[in-house]
Amino acid sequence: MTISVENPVSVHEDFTTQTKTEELQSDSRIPMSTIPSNDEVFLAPEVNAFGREFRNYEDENNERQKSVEEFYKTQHINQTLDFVKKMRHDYGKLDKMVMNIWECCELLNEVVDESDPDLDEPQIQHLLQTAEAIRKDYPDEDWLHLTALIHDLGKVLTLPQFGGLPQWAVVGDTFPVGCAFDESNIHHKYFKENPDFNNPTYNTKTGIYSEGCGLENVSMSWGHDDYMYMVAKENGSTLPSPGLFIIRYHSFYPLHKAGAYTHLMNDEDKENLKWLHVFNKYDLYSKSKVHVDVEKVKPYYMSIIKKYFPENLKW
Ligand SMILES: O[C@H]1[C@H](O)[C@@H](O)[C@H](O)[C@@H](O)[C@H]1O
Ligand SMILES: [Fe+2]
Ligand SMILES: [Fe+2]
Repeated sequence: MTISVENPVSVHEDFTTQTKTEELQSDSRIPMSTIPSNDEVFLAPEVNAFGREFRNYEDENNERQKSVEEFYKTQHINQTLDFVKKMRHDYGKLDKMVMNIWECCELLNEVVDESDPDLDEPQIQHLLQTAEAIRKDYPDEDWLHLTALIHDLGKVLTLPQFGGLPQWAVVGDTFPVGCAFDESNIHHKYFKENPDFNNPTYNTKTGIYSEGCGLENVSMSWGHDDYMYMVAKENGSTLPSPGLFIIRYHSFYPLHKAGAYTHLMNDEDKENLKWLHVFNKYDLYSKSKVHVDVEKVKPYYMSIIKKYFPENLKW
């Protein structure tokens, strides 16, 4: 299958200030009659569901601020290269469960993400909100709708059936291990207590890697991204490369938001990153208290799951 990835970002340069409608309106070549009305496009809100700025990790007035910071402290101390290797090895066996994608979506009803200052809704709502938002603006890219639907399914790792991992080993932003922790990581100060921080093999800019080696060869902190990537890949999903890349790196904010660690990317990563930039707008700004009617949208998602995944998957 061929997907056009030619500069998907060029029409979406500044996600926070420009909506798709405004972009279209400013393009004089498009007749007004073909411009969709506002409910057909996704309008990114300026504030989150609590009336606050998105991704503000320093907001003293946010009652979730303290617990989110505590979360990052534990995450930064414990995510070492050794830990990541062990997790990839253990979970790479995919011997926890056999189930289909939709069953996994339903399991997420039980999961609330402690690292997220912008959302305290069950994760199944976040999946559907993201997918429905991206579907409005990219109606023909069904692979992108499905990518959105499944991107956070790896959060099932917190459930007892999956070993009940602590939240710090499942959620939150991700970062490479085995090289220096970039300053752009939120609450960077807590890395000082990570055993890898003072290891001279691991604490240089490239560490154990080399320039342009490709993210594929970089060990990322362990969590829901890498796990879901493994599940999709090992079960033979036919999702295109940008879809798998989005699943694997959507929490890598130091790269896709701050532009850090780009020296580790290869050419394919650079192409795929364009789609991750597109995706991030919907992942972040669709978080809302307004619930999607699960039963109403289920038939559509079932049809695209069938297109890109086998009926049953090993988890
Ligand atoms: O708190 C959030 C949440 O855990 C998301 O699922 C993850 O993708 C983000 O990177 C993180 O900031
Ligand atoms: Fe995520
Ligand atoms: Fe998400």
